[in-house]
Amino acid sequence: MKIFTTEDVRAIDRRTMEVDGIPSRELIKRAARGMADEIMARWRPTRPFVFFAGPGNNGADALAIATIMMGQGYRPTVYLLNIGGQMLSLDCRTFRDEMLSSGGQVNFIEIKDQLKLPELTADTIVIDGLFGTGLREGLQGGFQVLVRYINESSATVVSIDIPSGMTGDLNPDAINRNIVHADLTLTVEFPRISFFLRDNADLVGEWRVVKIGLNKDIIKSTPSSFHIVEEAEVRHLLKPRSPFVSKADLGSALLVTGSYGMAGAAVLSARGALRSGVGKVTAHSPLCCYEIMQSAVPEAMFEPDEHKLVVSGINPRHDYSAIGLGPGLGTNEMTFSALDTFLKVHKRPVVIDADALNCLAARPYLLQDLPVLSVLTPHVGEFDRIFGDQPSDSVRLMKAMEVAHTYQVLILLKGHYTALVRPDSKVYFNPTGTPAMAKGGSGDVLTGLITGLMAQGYKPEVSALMGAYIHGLAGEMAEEEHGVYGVTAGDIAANIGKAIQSIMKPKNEI
Ligand SMILES: NC(=O)C1=CN([C@@H]2O[C@H](COP(=O)(O)OP(=O)(O)OC[C@H]3O[C@@H](n4cnc5c(N)ncnc54)[C@H](O)[C@@H]3O)[C@@H](O)[C@H]2O)[C@@H](O)CC1
Ligand SMILES: [K+]
Repeated sequence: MKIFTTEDVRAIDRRTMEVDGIPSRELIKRAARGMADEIMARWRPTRPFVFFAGPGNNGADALAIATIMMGQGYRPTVYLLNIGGQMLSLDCRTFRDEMLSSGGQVNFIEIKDQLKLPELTADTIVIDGLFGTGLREGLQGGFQVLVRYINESSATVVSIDIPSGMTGDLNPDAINRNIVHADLTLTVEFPRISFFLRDNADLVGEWRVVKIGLNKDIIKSTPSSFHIVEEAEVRHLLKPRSPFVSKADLGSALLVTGSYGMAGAAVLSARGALRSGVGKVTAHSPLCCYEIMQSAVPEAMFEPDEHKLVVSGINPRHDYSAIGLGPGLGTNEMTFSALDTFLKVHKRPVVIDADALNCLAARPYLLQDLPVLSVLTPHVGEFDRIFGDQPSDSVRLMKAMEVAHTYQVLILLKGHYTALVRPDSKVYFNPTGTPAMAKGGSGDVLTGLITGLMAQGYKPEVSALMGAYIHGLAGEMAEEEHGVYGVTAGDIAANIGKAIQSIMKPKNEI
């Protein structure tokens, strides 16, 4: 599913009104209906509600919501910003008047004076309809004072469309103190790009999308660089199995992995690969991993390195259909030199994780040698070690878009919403996963899984996208069995097969 920049959302709004002949106030009514339902489903009329409405259509949304709730027995207190001489938008005036004629009362906050602000208690539900997509720059002066007052209160805060002061886009300059910190954000039609960045998690809180029926053809024809991966998309990509298939048709994956004390990474990456559906899995590891691998994952073959404790040379003995490098390799100079030599001669896309990423950080000239369309799977720390410290998630994602293009590689930036960044600068946010997966070894499983998918002939960008989705879903399934504290990386690997099956054959399908 595509998601859009603020500018695009505004354009889709505008074009829907033109093409479908829907007046702006009708769209606001639809938004208000959906949002009022969400709010009333959560809180009873006995709770004190304080609405802050701004001068634009975000304020109009808030006023329309308050009017609907009044009709259902709620008694909201409504404050409208009175910005010296500045006009309210036409819709803001319309919904203010509608509220007044329904018997409501509007209080004013003079933003230029010493602010007189209402008491907000722990019981209060604040509805933040100050600013939405019409915000031009960061909030200042009296607006800042109001926002900080809301943030410092112990009230529960619901933001309309986006937390006031925030943009929906990648925004390197955002100052969080000047943005409302919402517990719940009710956003119109699409989640915004900024919702998928960890930095903004405390600003957005839980988010829900309220549909207002924007024109589907206009949405379809509006290009976007940003997407959320959906299950139907992954289902469509997964190839069905022919009854006549043999293991020779299903590829052969090589994992360069493990060192003394980190044989577990070799085990876990091999398990991830084995559950991917690949025909054969081989581990290239130092001799010290031999017995461990043969007993822990007997299904995988073992290609011993000449060195006992670390990988010292990567000369694959067979023509493997995909190679993944990194889990548990350690940072020994011998291993880095082996990776260095290998990356200079190997020309097919590879998967690069963990210590292979650390090798890129130590020897940045290797970035130029990476096979085109290789998949790099860094978490935030690994990314910054290679590409320099990034001040925020917005800047990091922008940097990932830049380097994916420069080096023509795929970057799978791991986090709560893992982002796949492609060389064409398209970004795919992955929605699956759970905090239960924040464990050592889960990345090793992902590397094995992606390598296994690539070995079966899935393109690198497809393998990375499907791998992240399946891995997250397997983690969710593991959490059902073991709980958020108890999941291990091995549990994630063990659930990969079930996750793939549930994507291919959803329960509600006959
Ligand atoms: N058709 C529509 O117009 C729809 C509008 N919707 C709502 O309307 C919102 C957008 O409405 P608007 O375009 O009126 O914009 P906003 O209501 O977000 O803000 C516009 C107002 O804020 C002022 N402003 C902008 N930046 C400021 C700053 N830094 N400091 C102080 N004042 C500032 C502007 O002068 C203007 O008065 C959406 O976020 C959404 O909530 C939705 O209900 C869907 C349909
Ligand atoms: K808002």
